[in-house]
Amino acid sequence: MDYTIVVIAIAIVALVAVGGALLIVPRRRVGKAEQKPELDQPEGRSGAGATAVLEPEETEGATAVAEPEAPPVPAPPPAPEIELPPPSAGRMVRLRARLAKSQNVFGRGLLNLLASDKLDEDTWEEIEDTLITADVGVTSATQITEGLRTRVRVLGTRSVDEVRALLREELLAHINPKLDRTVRTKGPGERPAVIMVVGVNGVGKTTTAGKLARVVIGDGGSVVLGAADTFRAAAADQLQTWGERVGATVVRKHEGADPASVAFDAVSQGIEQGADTVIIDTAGRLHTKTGLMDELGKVKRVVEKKAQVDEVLLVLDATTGQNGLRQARVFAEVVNVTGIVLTKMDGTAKGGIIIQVQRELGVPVKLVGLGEGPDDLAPFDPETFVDAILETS
Ligand SMILES: Nc1nc2c(ncn2[C@@H]2O[C@H](COP(=O)(O)OP(=O)(O)OP(=O)(O)O)[C@@H](O)[C@H]2O)c(=O)[nH]1
Repeated sequence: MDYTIVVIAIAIVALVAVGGALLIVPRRRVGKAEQKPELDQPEGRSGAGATAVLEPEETEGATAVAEPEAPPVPAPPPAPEIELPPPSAGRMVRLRARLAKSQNVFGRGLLNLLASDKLDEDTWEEIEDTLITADVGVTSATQITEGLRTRVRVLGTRSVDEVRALLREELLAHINPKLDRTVRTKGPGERPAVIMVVGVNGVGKTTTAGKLARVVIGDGGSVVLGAADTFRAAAADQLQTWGERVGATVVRKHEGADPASVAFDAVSQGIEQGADTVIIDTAGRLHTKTGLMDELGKVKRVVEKKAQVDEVLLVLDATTGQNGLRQARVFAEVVNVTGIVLTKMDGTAKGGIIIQVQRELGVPVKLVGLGEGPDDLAPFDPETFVDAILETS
């Protein structure tokens, strides 16, 4: 009997143990299932765990797709090719044909009049008018006409060659070949020469700054360009392109930055890197806007805290005639203009402006622009200029 009771007790204990085990296992399974959504939740900031969980599911697909599509390593952009521009010497002779073409009406008109059978009062008046039309200016036109008249009278005969020689001499005398037209591209001692390029809008300042950099580099110098035209971002871009082509350093800042600070930094950079020339392009400004003209004066003063400004080149558009002259007078008052650049001489027969502007300002024309090409800026040579005017073929 006792033995039976013991067996029954053992059986009950065994049943209870098996039942408990069955109950616990499903509960654990439920526990894991409950945890899974937690792991699938979107990755938080500390989502290392989440990433680790998502990885096995996504990695397979991602690896399969990513491998063949691995982005090709982009080839480094080709280094811009640095050009070596031609030297300045002989440029005007090279561009003489262009000058002869644009000044043809002026020169041929004068020669035809001087070679006419009867040199009466009317013809002399016509000669004077032709000179005035070519922007020589009234005073110079009268003087040139009177000079010719006297010499023709004294000479008596008038062959075509004689007439041409007389006219050549008169024009040359008024252009004054003795004026110093050197553009100072080398500073004294160690420091670079500092050149400011100024003028009204659209006359060709930025283009001139870029072309001048090519002239200096073509002659063996090194250049820093300062993009102090901060009104137009495009002007700085334009200058940068000019600089990159010839390996000149370009100093620029954001649009609207203080132009004086850009100019100052450009000069500092020029000194630091031992450049020969610093060329500062300034924003176009109407000579009638006092505030803007004052700003130009400030740019110059600020630069001069660092180094003396060796050249202030006033850029004038040769096609604008008298208006260009008015601009020149105001600019000369605000900044000490040391040289004139006459641009777009290829597009006008009014080459006489050279005589007038020099006479009015007492400042020499140092450079002439004869086209839109990068090397179409030439040191002005009076003799080549007059010969081009009087070329008849
Ligand atoms: N035909 C000809 N065009 C020229 C000459 N010089 C400059 N130009 C053109 O004149 C236009 C104006 O030149 P820019 O250098 O932008 O003038 P800018 O004075 O800097 O202009 P702003 O910054 O707006 O004041 C450009 O289309 C130049 O290519 C030249 O000697 N001959």
